[in-house]
Amino acid sequence: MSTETVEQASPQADAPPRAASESTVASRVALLLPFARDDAGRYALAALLSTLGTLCQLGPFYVIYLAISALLDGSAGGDYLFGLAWAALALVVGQYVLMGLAMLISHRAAFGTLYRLRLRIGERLGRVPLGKVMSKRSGEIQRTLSDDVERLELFLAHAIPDVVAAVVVVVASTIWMLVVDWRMALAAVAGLVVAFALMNHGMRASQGKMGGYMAAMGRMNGSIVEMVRGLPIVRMFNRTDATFAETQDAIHGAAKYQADWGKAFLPLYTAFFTLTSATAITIVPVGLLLWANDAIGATELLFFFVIGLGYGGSVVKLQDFAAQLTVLSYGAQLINELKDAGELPEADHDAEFRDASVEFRDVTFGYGGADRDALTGVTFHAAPRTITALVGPSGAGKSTVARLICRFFDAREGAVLVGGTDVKEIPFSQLMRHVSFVFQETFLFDDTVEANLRLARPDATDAELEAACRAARAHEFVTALPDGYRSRIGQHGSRLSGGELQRLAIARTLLKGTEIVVLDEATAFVDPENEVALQAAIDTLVTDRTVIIIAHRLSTIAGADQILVVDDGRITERGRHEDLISADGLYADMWRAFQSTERIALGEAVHKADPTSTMEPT
Ligand SMILES: Nc1ncnc2c1ncn2[C@@H]1O[C@H](COP(=O)(O)OP(=O)(O)OP(=O)(O)O)[C@@H](O)[C@H]1O
Repeated sequence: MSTETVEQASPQADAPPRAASESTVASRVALLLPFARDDAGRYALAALLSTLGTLCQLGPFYVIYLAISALLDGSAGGDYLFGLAWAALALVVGQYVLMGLAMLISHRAAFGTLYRLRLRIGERLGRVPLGKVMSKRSGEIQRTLSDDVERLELFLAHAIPDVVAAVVVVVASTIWMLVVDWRMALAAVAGLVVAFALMNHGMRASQGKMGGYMAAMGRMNGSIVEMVRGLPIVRMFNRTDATFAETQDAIHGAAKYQADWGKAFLPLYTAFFTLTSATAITIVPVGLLLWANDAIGATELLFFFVIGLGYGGSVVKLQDFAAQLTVLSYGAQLINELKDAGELPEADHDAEFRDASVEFRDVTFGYGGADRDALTGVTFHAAPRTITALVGPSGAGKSTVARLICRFFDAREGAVLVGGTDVKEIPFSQLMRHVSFVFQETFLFDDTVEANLRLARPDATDAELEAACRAARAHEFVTALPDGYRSRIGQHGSRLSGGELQRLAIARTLLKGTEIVVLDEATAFVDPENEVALQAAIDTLVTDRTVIIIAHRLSTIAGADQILVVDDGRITERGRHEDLISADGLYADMWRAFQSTERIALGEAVHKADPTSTMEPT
């Protein structure tokens, strides 16, 4: 495994992409062009057709020029003018056909590119460290796959043909004008030079504001998502005003940023458009002056009036593209990051799997970007068919231990062994045949109950599904659903309670039947009935398996074969319940705290069941 792979595979890759504002127009284009590489022929053809189409667009101006000059010098006959009219019509039709073909070809190529890009990212996501996919930026991954990839269509299908055509037209017209009369040509481009100088100044000024703009937009989006997600809680505690005030503030902040930016940019932008569309400002006076001094003929003057005034439109297209570049290149950076995300190196043949043990040998691990390690020198051995409970304060490193067993990430130092073999030597699919994990946040697809269960074992019979659900105490609530096992469970299981979701996840794990289970016990369930059922499901799950459990319940902890107290990334105490109680350390403190909260919960349950009970919740 190369050092480079390790670094890429680490969550370091989660660092935000370099702000697009730091880059130049050329580097942004360079970032986008490789996306067109695999279909370069078709994009080139589209650009060629679009260029011809744009030249056809300029053609009628030239026809008018020919007609007027013929009228001026008296050589215009009826047939000649009629021929010119047909030529103008042919040019318009030609423009329509060529542009249509260019768009057709560029769109077909673009959709093919986007299709392959999404496949590649999807395939890569299947192999990158799971921890990366499940990190905080999973929303960003989703947005990149949908929005940022989609936005590339703008560049591939529209910008490539349009911009190439605009560049060709601007360059060709300028050369043509230079050949006809260099003084008039300079007059024609003078306004454009000033326009571009202004625009360049504006873009530089706005680049400095880009970071702030992105931050203001990010804050607004985050605040809105947070508000919508937390709406039930906010309403319950009557905190709507306070929460909306924060969201409103974020919206105002973003709006103000946009308004300020607009104000700063508006005069320059308006000047740019005026100058590019009003080349007459320079062409007409300079032309008339030269003509009055007999330095230019009437025909040349006419040529510049027609061609010089007509090509500003192509310049505006270039500017439009430059304006889109920031957003496009920002998305392109995110796409590249995903497309080329490092993979965890995988063994190519099944490893020896001696028993159902799990072992950590002096494991040290740190998340990229964090200033301290999440785990330091962690060593333990979980013998087959025993329960190891991980307990400790929030942020101590318990979930990190669980993640390393499932190989979401690789340890930086030391080794994680499953079945007596280093996980790095076990192909991921083999590891997953032996290890299951159940998280607090159970993920279920918006599909039927049975489809979600069969993820674990597609060939499971209906009877096996039912047996697993009975064992996980899920059968009853599943059969109470309108269509039983064929009921859809809503997005992310929204039609089920948290306890029910975790019981379904346990049923799924039972169905998979692995001998090692990593379980993050759900922390809180208000409903005591759910609590009892879930405990029974967990009891079934942990029987006769090697279980590493992030434990929050007294019964699970007290019944564990081994308790590991994790504090600040290290195992500070270990042993059975009684040993740790007599040691009177952190575990004993935590135990006393557990007991009092458990008593409160029990008191609430008894009180609900029998309001006359004297066992009051405290
Ligand atoms: N994806 C991540 N990127 C960066 N740091 C992380 C990430 N996940 C966890 N951490 C940090 O690593 C440390 C250990 O976190 P971990 O989630 O393992 O703790 P925990 O004991 O499971 O906490 P909790 O009981 O609150 O879930 C914490 O400081 C946490 O902030």
